[in-house]
Order: sequence, then C-alpha cells, then structure tokens
Amino acid sequence: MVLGNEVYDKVFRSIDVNADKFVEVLEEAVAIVSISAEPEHRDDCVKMSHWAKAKLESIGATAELVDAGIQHLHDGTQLPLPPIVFAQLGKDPKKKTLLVYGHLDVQPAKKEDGWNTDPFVLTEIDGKLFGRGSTDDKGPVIGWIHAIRTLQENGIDLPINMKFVFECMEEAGSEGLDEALHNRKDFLQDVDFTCISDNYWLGKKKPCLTYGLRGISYFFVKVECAKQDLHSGCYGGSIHEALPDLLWVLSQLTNIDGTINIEGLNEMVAPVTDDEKEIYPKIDFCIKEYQNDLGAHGLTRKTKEEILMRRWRFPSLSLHGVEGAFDGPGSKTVIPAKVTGKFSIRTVPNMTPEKVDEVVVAHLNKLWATRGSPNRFEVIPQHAGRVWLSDPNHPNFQAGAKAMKRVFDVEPDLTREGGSIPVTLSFQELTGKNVMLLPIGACDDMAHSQNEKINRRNYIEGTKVLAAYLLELGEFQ
Ligand SMILES: NCC(=O)N[C@@H](Cc1c[nH]cn1)C(=O)O
Ligand SMILES: [Zn+2]
Ligand SMILES: [Zn+2]
Repeated sequence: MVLGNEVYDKVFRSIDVNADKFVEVLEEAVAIVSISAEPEHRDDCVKMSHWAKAKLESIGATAELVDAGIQHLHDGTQLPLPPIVFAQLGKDPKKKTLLVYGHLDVQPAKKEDGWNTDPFVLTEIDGKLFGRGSTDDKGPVIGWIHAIRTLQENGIDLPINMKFVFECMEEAGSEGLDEALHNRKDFLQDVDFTCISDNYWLGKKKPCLTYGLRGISYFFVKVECAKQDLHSGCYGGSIHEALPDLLWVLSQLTNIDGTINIEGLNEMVAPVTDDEKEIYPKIDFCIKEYQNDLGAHGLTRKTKEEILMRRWRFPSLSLHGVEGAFDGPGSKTVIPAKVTGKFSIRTVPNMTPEKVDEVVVAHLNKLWATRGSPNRFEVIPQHAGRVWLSDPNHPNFQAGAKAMKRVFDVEPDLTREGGSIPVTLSFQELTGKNVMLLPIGACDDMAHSQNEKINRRNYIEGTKVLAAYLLELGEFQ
C-alpha cells in the first residue's frame, strides 16, 4: 500500500512536538554508566539491558533477557556477561520482518580525560547533546523506539513485523552474542531485512547509507622483567627493563605512512578493482575539512580517494596503550616489572581473524628473538570481529534512501566505514538476507573520544528517518 505524503508529514510533525521528551529519555539512558570494558560497571550493563527491555515492552513488544554466558578475563577472573535483549513486535504472516540490532554499552569515559561536561549527564550546548553513548549507540537505539511509538500514537499500523537484538558488550567485542544467536536460530529464521544504526555520516550535512565495515583483531603483548616494580636509582642499569623491550617491538609495527610492517599481513588484502576505483571520486568528502575537524597535524595520504581507501578498504594498526606503565601526573621513578601493550588491527577483505592471529603472533615472536633480551615475552590474541560487505542495490537500501530523501531532500551517499560491528556479518549469514547500516549521527560526533555528542537535529531528524524507513519498507511487500 502506497502511503500519501500527508502520512509522513503527520509523523514528522509529531516527532517535532515530542522532541524535548525524546531528549529526556536519552538523558535517562546516558546516566546509566554501562561501560562494558570495566568489570566494576557490569551491574550497570545489566541495568541497561533491563531498561531497554522495559522500553520495548512499553511499545507493545514481547521482550526477553537472554543469558549470554560467562566472561573469562585475562587475569583469570570470571564474570557473568550482561543479558542480551531479544524482542518481537508483530507476528502477521502477511508482513515481512525487519530485524533491528543496536548496543546499549559504551566506551569508558572520565571527566578528567578532558571532557568539558560530566560524560554521564546529558548536557545540551548550542544544539549539541553531549554525553557518553549519545551517538554510540544509545541515541540511535532510542530513536527506533520513538519512531515506532510515534507511528502508534498517530494510529498508523506498522507495515512490517519487527524483531530486536540489543546487546551490552559490543564495545568489548560482543562476547557471548554469536553463541546466543546460534542457540536461537529460530528467532532469526523469518527475518527478511536487517537494519543497524550504529555508525556515522561521512560529513556533517549529507546523510549516507553504509554497505561495508572493517573487521578488528585485538592483541595484548606482555613483557615481564622482574617479580615487582623496582627503584630506578637502586636497580637501573643492572637489569633489562620491560618497557623499552615492549616499546621497541610496538614501534616497529607500522611505518610513518600508516602501512603495516607485519610479514604476511598485506598479502591477504584483496586487490583494488577498476569498478571500485570509480566509486571514490563521486563521494562527497573534503580532506581539508576532515583534517581541520580532527585538529590533525597531517594526513597519511594527499587525495580524497586515497584517504577514503585508507579508512575503508586497507588495514590499519593502532596502538591503544600500555597497562602497568606509569601514566599519572608528576614524576615517579619506578621501573615497571610487567607491562602489557595493547593494539588492534582493522581488517579488510580477504583477511580472516584466524589467519591474522597466526601471522601476527609469528611475526612478533620472530622480531622478539632478534632483541636479545632475557625477559618473558608473550603475544595474546584477544577478541576479533569479521569484515562485512553488503549489496547496496537491494530494496532494503532503496527504502533507506527514500526515507532519507523524505527527511533531508537529498539522495544519500553510499559509504563503507573503517569501524567494526562484530555481529553484522553473523546477521547476514544467519538470516541469509540483506543487512544495511543506516547512520543518524554526524562525522564529528566523536564517538569513543572526549565530548561525544549527537546534534539535537541529527537525533530528531534521525528519528524521522527511522520512522519513514519503516513505512517505506512496508511498500516492498
Ligand atoms: N559503533 C561501532 C563501534 O564503535 N564498534 C567498535 C567495536 C569494537 C570492537 N572491539 C572493541 N570495540 C569499534 O571499535 O569499531
Ligand atoms: Zn557503536
Ligand atoms: Zn563504539
């Protein structure tokens, strides 16, 4: 059934009228400190799953909390994983079924990291809603709930059945999720399309739809030189220190231009095809503005095409930190006894987590053998997420594009993204159906960083896009 413009206008007006209420709900969610990487916040993650279940029930969905099993931390402790929210709204056999995935956990954040406001108090300044999780991914998750509520309040029948999977461990590698989905294959059986709103526009003004993500393989590198930390005056010069050993290894993994120096890794990368080369010049992206927005002192490549390819279709290696090394203010004179370097590799077709682990461990051990240090050295692969590519010509993407055109009066760009959402490929494989990423946040939202925000405009217009997408999807019955 083709709906008239007046239906969409009514929905959009209603979302505008309720905008302040929608911001209040986001404020409630941001206040729950659901940091999945910090065990002391595990109860908050559980609370967040319960919160989302109640919200889904409030729109009439049947929701359950599915046990995700036990997490085994690298220090030997075991911790129950937060439950995953599975929910269903509508079971009409004449309608198609859309699966929506989102995550309720957030990256760590402390005011003293350099935030201008308390990260867990949603604060509006000049139309920007600052708070951890505002854009990644609490804002978009809540957007779905408000989009559906608005259709219901305006007496508009949902033209599709909906299923939801909301997890609380995405930022820590989605532990437990793949297993829970495999155990509940029946839940995914009748899914016709999947949509995920958990990424960002390429710029600040023009919307996009996303058909590719890089994967991620995370590693710890441990070096141990003594049984406890040592006074550098008493012992310095007499022992082989762990931190220089570690830094020596880590500093050799990348070149100044960002390419990776790990034997066997670049050989796995799928060659760039001629068809692919044609895509990049058409994309709306300005590298000057990109560099300015980041306040970056330089970029690894000179052209827009090369920079987009570095972000989307070539691997990158990032060093994240060193556990055990002194990092406080002031000048402590200690030799750390045990240090653990942390790095990750963003992976691309045709890299697989198994092969990446194999070449990384082999390369680092070989490098270490040339160091000549008596210290203990160990490379420990951590979580991994697989690369994902989808078909952007599918009706799912057409419905997304129509929805964006209705709200922003522009055809969205088709993009890939450098980040990772580990479960995306699993949904594509388990349902055998199309998966689309439909971002609502802007490129400068600073997810994972200090002062994460979502613009009020993106949050509210994004809710309209989600509502319009549900209606447009109904046209493909
Ligand atoms: N919005 C998606 C996102 O931020 N994904 C994370 C996933 C991840 C994997 N390991 C830790 N986090 C990302 O960093 O890309
Ligand atoms: Zn996210
Ligand atoms: Zn994230």
